[in-house]
Amino acid sequence: MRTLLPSSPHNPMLRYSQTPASRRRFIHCGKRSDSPAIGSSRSDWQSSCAILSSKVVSQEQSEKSLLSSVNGHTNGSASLNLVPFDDDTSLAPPNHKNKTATPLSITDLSPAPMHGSNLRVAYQGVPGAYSEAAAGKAYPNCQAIPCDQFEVAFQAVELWIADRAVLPVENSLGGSIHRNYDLLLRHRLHIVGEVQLPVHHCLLALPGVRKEFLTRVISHPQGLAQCEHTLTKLGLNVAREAVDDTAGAAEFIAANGVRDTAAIASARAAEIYGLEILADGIQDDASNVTRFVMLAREPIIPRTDRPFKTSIVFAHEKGTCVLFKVLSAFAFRNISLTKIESRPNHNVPIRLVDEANVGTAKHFEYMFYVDFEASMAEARAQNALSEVQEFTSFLRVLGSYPMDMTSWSPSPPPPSSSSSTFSL
Ligand SMILES: O=C(O)C(=O)C[C@]1(C(=O)O)C=C[C@@H](O)C=C1
Repeated sequence: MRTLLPSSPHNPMLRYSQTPASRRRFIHCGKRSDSPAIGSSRSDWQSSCAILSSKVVSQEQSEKSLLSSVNGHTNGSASLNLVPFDDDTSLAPPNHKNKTATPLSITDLSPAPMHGSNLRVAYQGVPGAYSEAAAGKAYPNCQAIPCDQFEVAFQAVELWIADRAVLPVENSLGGSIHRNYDLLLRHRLHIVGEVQLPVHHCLLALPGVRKEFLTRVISHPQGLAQCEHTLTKLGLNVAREAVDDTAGAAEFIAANGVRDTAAIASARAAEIYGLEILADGIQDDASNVTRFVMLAREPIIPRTDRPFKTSIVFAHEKGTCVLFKVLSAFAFRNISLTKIESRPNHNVPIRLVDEANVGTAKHFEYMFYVDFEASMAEARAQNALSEVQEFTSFLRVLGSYPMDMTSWSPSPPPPSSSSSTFSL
């Protein structure tokens, strides 16, 4: 995938420095276009890092954090932690912060508030990205923090630069966002909620550009996948190029004055970057929806008074052989599965099998991700997981969280080339 974003002066995103992975640090590239952008030279990045590090240190001091390094990464004199320790009283429920213990009350057991005032929420992309809209839906009035990569959003939460991350995991047309499944496993954040966002794509170009001028359409790979057929129906058989996010594609066109290229992005991106909407509602299906997960450093306490979903990941040395047994643990308890995903098991990608002198077979090894409709507070879910544990060599609960039950209406039907919705 081409990364167009770093060339733009407008990026206020958190991003990695281009140092080796072992020395990666966050940098923040200043505010949006209303403040001078910080350049992209190594020294600019390093000073940005220093500012960020010092902010984290002072935050830690004010919170009397007792944490040092986690996962083997220290940041010089700054001690950045990735997971909470037991003795960090700032993480404890309100009653726990007092030396004199008081009984837990019902408010301590409430799930994290759905309103997002004062919450810093990391998302991948630039302003105008669907992920930003999802962050706003998950945590209204939050302070959305753009990050240039999914991994940066994970780390922003781990390093206390953000309180939550909202990241896409699957789309009804484009399928799974595999990278985030891998990252869920690699990092130690918890899924604390989900949000489903109707995704309504537009075709954007510089003012005055006409369809005939276009030689290229750029977008996030999901954006391209979700509009594939409609683009063809519109006669746009031009090059299609993947970039980091939909709004970043719009920003690239605006910042570089590219007149032969259109972006697939949101109407809000058109507004932010001063582009014209050449076509509206170009997703291949009117009910195009992306599901995002909300991630936090701590899990929420599962409840039974509203519909919950639980996400797990598991593996077994015997690979797919156990899958049927695992799934039957849910079937016998009438627990519906809403999603199954398999990813390569990066620790053991291949298993060699010597089947009695017939030669050596190479089996691929997988991690299986399952979402099921039950709360971990329910006995049937707990029993199902005890059974699953017997069949698996690795099992982790990624989170038990309220299902997104908000109603939504699909976008208008996808266009045909003769549709009046289009101004191509
Ligand atoms: O590029 C964006 O605008 C994003 O927020 C990313 C993303 C994705 O990763 O799926 C989110 C929603 C849409 O499905 C298209 C792209």
